[in-house]
Amino acid sequence: MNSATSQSLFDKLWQSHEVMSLGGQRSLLYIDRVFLHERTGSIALQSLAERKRSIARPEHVFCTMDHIVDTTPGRNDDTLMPSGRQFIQATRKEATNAGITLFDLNNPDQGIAHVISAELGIALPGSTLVCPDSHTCTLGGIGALAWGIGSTQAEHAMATRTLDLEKPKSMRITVDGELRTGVSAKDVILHIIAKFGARGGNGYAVEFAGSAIRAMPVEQRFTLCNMAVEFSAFTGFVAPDDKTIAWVRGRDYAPKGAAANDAETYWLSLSSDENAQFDTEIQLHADDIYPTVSWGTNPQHSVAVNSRVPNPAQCDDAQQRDGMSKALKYMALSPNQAMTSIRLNAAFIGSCTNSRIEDLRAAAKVLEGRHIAPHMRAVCVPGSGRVKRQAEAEGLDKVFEAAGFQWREPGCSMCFYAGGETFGAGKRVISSTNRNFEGRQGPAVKTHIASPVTVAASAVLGRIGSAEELS
Ligand SMILES: CC(C)[C@H](C(=O)O)[C@@H](O)C(=O)O
Ligand code: SF4
Repeated sequence: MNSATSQSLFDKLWQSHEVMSLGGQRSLLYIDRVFLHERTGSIALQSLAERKRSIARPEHVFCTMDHIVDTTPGRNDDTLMPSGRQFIQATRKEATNAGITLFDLNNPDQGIAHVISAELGIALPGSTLVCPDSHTCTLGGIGALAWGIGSTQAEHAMATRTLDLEKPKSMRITVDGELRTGVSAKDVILHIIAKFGARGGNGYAVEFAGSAIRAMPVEQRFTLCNMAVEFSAFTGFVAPDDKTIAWVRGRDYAPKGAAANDAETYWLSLSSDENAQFDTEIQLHADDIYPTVSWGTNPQHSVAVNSRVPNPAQCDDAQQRDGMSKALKYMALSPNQAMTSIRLNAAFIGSCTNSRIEDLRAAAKVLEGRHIAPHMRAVCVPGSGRVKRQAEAEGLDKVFEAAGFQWREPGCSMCFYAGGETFGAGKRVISSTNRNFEGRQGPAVKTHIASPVTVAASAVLGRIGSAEELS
């Protein structure tokens, strides 16, 4: 196949959903699934109802409660956010009236939108899924074309099953080689964002490829794609392979029987052709990636755990230098300070980035037979009811609790102050989440983002540190 006829995976996903060209790079795309959550979804549902527009295929629209909900055991509709209860109850009412599937608070499958849409087989390889939430790109981990939209677009998608869209440019990031022990997808994506900048992916759909990505379990590929939006990309994805097929097979909403065979054959055909052209190509070697943690107030502000806080004076770009100085001030850190000298107050394991079963297994492995430092508080929030039950069946909850972690009900929890859950003003937190902006985890909270393994190790050490230090 020559380069004139060869296509990238992104071209294939786009073309297979193109209803019509709208001229130039714009197309009307077919949307297979819409997913909503109580924070933004209720607004879209309410607006549709007010305008007396019905949902074209309610059986393909789903909603969960994740952002605002309380995650303490024994919870009800009350939340720490003053109007949270109203949001929850409005979502329940609108979802019921609209006839869509709702994963309500007491539903055993409730959980974070981007965790449950994959684990229930609602998102599928080669399919389009949109949700009014920026981390919808997570689902690219199984080769879905999934991206975050606004509430108005969500209304459009529900009413018409289509969205009009400008085709982004394409980028391929290839990571070859074998990742070092203790390095996982979270370190890879933090490394990429630190190296190429938080705006590095702006205007692109990013395919992650290469032997290091192929070797990753599917759950790590979700983590990788989850943070494509922190790279400012339109979305991120990994071509489906045998691991993807095995992961998706048999899930509740996935095709069954003969339909599953046909679907799997099609999914395996979804990869970039050998001579496919990309607007930008980046090549990385796995050897260059170490356990990574953020020091500042943007995921770009990340360095290897075993290195030092950077010195803004050594940065050539005036704007970046300014951002770095501001970040150091907010984070109360000094240039050149060893990352491992940073004392912590709390640790959080959860969020759509790192709250799946493999994340909890990896963290529990570090915590087994150990205890968090006496001055630390630590919380683990599984991403879904299913993850929670699976973890409990494996005794992981007991490992977390014996180590001094609280074990909670599924939700976004301390990833985002939306529901009011926080470790408290000014606390310094090591967190398996994806955003470290000022105030993200509550007023004046200082967030350091890292992998679940680094979070667990740091919780034990009471300061930033890698799992290697414990062995
Ligand atoms: C509330 C929601 C719209 C938001 C998002 O879009 O990502 C949230 O999930 C976040 O992580 O900041
Ligand atoms: S877990 Fe965090 S990043 Fe993910 S959807 Fe919830 S608030 Fe957003």
